[in-house]
Parts: sequence; C-alpha cells; structure tokens
Amino acid sequence: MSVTLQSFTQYAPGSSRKILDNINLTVEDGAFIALVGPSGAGKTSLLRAIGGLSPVYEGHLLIDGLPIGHSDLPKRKTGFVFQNYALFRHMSVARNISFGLDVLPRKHRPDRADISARVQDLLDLIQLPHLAHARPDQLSGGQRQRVALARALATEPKLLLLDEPFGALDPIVRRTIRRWLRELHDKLGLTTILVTHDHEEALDIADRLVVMQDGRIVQDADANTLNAYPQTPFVMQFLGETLEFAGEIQNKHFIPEDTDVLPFPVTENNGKTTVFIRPSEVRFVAHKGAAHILSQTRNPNGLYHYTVKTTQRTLDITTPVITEHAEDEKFGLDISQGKIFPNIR
Ligand SMILES: Nc1ncnc2c1ncn2[C@@H]1O[C@H](COP(=O)(O)OP(=O)(O)OP(=O)(O)O)[C@@H](O)[C@H]1O
Repeated sequence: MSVTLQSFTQYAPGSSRKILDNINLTVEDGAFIALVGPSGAGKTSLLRAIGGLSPVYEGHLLIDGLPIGHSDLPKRKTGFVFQNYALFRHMSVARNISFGLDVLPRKHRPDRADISARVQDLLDLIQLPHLAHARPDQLSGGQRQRVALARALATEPKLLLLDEPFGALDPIVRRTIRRWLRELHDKLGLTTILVTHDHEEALDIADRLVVMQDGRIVQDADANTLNAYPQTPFVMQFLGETLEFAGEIQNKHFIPEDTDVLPFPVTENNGKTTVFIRPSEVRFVAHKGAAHILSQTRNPNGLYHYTVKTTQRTLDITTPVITEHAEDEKFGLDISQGKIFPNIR
C-alpha cells in the first residue's frame, strides 16, 4: 500500500500554529521508513495523519494513488501500534490478539480454528507462546507492547504504523524484536512506518529515514546518504557525535579561529563559517601546532578516546583510529574531512 502526502499542512486545534508544515512525502508500497527527530518535531502527528486520523488539514493525502476521500477508510488495511497502546484489560492475551478478527463480519471472518492457529503463530512470533491465557495486568510493559504488535498484525494489514513500539523493551529484546519485525515486514510484503527517537534503531531497521524538525521534513534519505550528505547541521548532529570549529573563509581557504587547527582549501566564498566534523575524522598532524593529548584510553568497545588540549579549548575525540603520538608531543588538528553548510556562521 503506497502513501503520498502533498503540501500537507496541519494546524494545532484552534490555533494558527502549524504542527505539520508543507509535508511532501511518498512511501512506496513495500517500503520500511522511519520518522525520526526530536521531541515535538511532529512525528506522531505525521503518523496519525497517514493513518487517516487527522480530519482537518490542507493539502492532499493519497493512498495507492487515490485521494483519501475516494478510498474506503474503514477498509484500508492499516495496523496501528501507538505509544499508549491500550489492551482490553478484561480479555486474555489471546482474545486481545484475535479481537480484530472476532469482530469481522461473518463472511470475512476466518473460522475459529484458523483464528486460533493465527493467534498461536503470533504468540510464537512475539515470543510469548505460553501467555495466551494471561490477562494484560499480569504482563510487563514490554510484553504488553508485543501483544499490541501482535494484535495489530492479526488482521494481516498492508500498512503498519508504529509509534515507538519498542520503547519499553530492554536493549537486547529490543534488538531481537526489531530484526524480527523487519523480517516480518519483508515476508508479509508490508508497508511500514515507524516513529522512533532512536537513530540507531532507525538506521538498523529502515530503508529510509525521514528526519523531522519543527513540523517539517528536513531530509528524507537512506542511511548512507544521510551520513555522507547531511543537509543541515541538525541532521548531522542527530545521527552522531559532531565537533564544531568556527572560522572564516578567506581566498578559498578555511582559516580556523583555533590556531592549533590547520587551515585547508575550500570551494565556498569569503565569510565567517563553521566546520562540522565527526570526531573520528579529525587527524593529528605532528609538529604543526601546539595541541597535545591530555589523556588517552581504549574503551571496552575497542574505540580510542583522546582528550586533546588546544590553545583555545579541550576536545573529546573518540575514534577507531589509533594515533602514534606520545602524550608530550605537540600537533595540529586536520579537520579537512569536515562539512561546511551554506548560511551557517
Ligand atoms: N492536539 C494537539 N493540540 C495542540 N498541539 C498539539 C496537538 N497534538 C500535537 N501538538 C503539538 O504538535 C507538535 C508535534 O507533536 P508530536 O506529538 O507530533 O511530536 P513528536 O515528534 O511525535 O514528539 P514526541 O517524540 O515527543 O512524541 C508539538 O509541538 C505538540 O505540542
């Protein structure tokens, strides 16, 4: 099931404040995308809009190429798992999962044996095969979340909308269940849209990340493109640790304010600017400055951590690259692998 939003704008109720601001997005049939961004960016609002839960908006929402008004909303095969999932407290886990099937009109409803088999398959998938008869209040938060996922999958949706579904799970279960979800997505040919705060989770599971900020999409790209060509400092910072170096461009050279940082050639025009760089891309160049290492350690994960003192500041650099410099040696910092964003001073 494909979803397209064109010039989609939504206002906070009774206000002129835009919650979603001119969103243009296409999610192709079979795609797995993640909506990422800081709290309040509009991720949940966008997910709800895609699910047809935002009755008032400007612009267009198309499902399988048809304007939403022309498609039959209740028949859209959409499964939701929202942050505040609500299981039916008086029903067993199995009944919660089968609920969407039990209430189907008779001609669409699978027979009892098929429903039971599907529920058992889903319980196996969410790794809770023994909890069919448990009540929701006997489950942990993470278990409830998995049941909510199973419930959303029971009706075999084509479009799966997930809002932080793994939030309550511990990191190991979280990793396992997201791999499982990705496999399930591929196996069932779903179109899946996942809202997450966790960029590592998004990078791990999704084909594409849609990065949001202040109700807008700031970049929509796969992980490699986001890493190599972040459109804004925000995207770069969101995806990982970033160091900033202020300076000025003069005659096609970046001249850093910090005298222990080495100038390097650039293509941009004269003016003040900032270079953004991943710590692992900084190189130490012997005898080219007065920077020195205050401390160096090897983290348990195999990365090297250096605390570096330049004349102007102290920097923490974590990198997989070991440097050959002794603690008392002086050096300059080569940041020529960094990025300059237009209009960022
Ligand atoms: N019903 C509402 N009335 C007024 N403002 C709202 C309403 N729903 C959302 N907003 C506002 O819209 C903005 C986006 O909220 P939204 O929940 O979509 O962000 P989010 O990116 O999902 O945040 P989080 O990660 O914290 O869940 C926020 O500023 C929020 O306060």
